Amino acid sequence: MRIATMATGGIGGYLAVKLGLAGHDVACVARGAHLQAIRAAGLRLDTARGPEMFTPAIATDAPGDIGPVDVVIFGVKGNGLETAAAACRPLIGPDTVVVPFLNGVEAADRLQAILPAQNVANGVAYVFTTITAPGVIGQTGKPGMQGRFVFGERDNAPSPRLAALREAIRLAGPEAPDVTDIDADVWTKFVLFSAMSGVTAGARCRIGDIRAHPELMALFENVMRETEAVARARNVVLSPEVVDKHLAFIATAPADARASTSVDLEKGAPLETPWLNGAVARLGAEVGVPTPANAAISALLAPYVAGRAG
Ligand SMILES: NC(=O)C1=CN([C@@H]2O[C@H](COP(=O)(O)OP(=O)(O)OC[C@H]3O[C@@H](n4cnc5c(N)ncnc54)[C@H](OP(=O)(O)O)[C@@H]3O)[C@@H](O)[C@H]2O)C=CC1
Ligand SMILES: CC(C)(CO)C(=O)C(=O)O
Repeated sequence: MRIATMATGGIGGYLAVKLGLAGHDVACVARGAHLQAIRAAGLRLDTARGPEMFTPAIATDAPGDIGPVDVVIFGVKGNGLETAAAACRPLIGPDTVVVPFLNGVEAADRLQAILPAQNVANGVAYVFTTITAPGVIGQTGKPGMQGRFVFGERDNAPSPRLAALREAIRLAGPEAPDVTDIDADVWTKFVLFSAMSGVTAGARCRIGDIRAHPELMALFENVMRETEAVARARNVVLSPEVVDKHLAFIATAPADARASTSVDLEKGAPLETPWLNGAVARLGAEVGVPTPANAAISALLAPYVAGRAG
């Protein structure tokens, strides 16, 4: 399978190494010092079991060097989506599928405003990876822990091209479950992530702090319930127990866990909040669902969205 990663950070870099080592033809789009390091020494994935090395045949900041591929693994931060999508055009042939793994629920719509609808799928990722040094992706988690990648066509139609990607990912090691309703899957993570992102960044804290402070736990649950209400008002079919399942997960999650938004805030990197708590407030307003907790978090983080340590 011919695959391009647009781009090759936490998500793209992880899947590039896994799929490249499984024998697929993976080309990597990257830029700056990260690109130079990949060209010089390949891409390294650091896991709790040790490093995995993959050297792509093509690593470039010009997707035209790659040309049309079967699959584009689309993983950039929310603020880079439009530029990266436009840059993707040379990767797209008639049957190419672009699979976004951004947090939030708007990536596929935003992609479809730039790329042909027939080329855009939808997806959601469960993994904890980041660029730890130029050319290096670090994965946090227990030894042997694999990422989980959930994706489907936007209309949930059976899809040979996504079945092939699913099989490729499974054989490479990560999980890629069958999907019947991709919107439900994307929103299910969003219910949890709106709270995890908003509260760990907004309160500059970890999951252990949230568990230790009933008022933070109440805020966490409120944020989830608002996001759930917005999803239901938009006709997304969520499990009736979605919030309870997420609360059960939070009850046993590692005390030092936090969302990438909190890490970005600490580093002074741009925040994805406009597409997270900001999106809950915006999408809620469209359907008349009040979202005061999400709106307040979005306002509190607004000074940091463009990138300012806090
Ligand atoms: N990593 C994770 O564990 C998870 C991430 N997600 C979500 O996935 C999305 C991607 O996250 P992640 O992979 O961690 O992000 P990263 O910041 O690690 O990777 C994105 C990479 O894309 C590069 N980039 C952006 N635009 C371009 C461009 N036009 N041309 C070339 N390179 C470009 C960035 O370069 P530069 O640094 O120069 O901007 C960066 O290296 C986010 O929405 C995130 O919330 C979801 C689940 C888990
Ligand atoms: C919570 C986590 C690690 C789950 O994959 C995530 O999506 C993020 O922090 O960006």
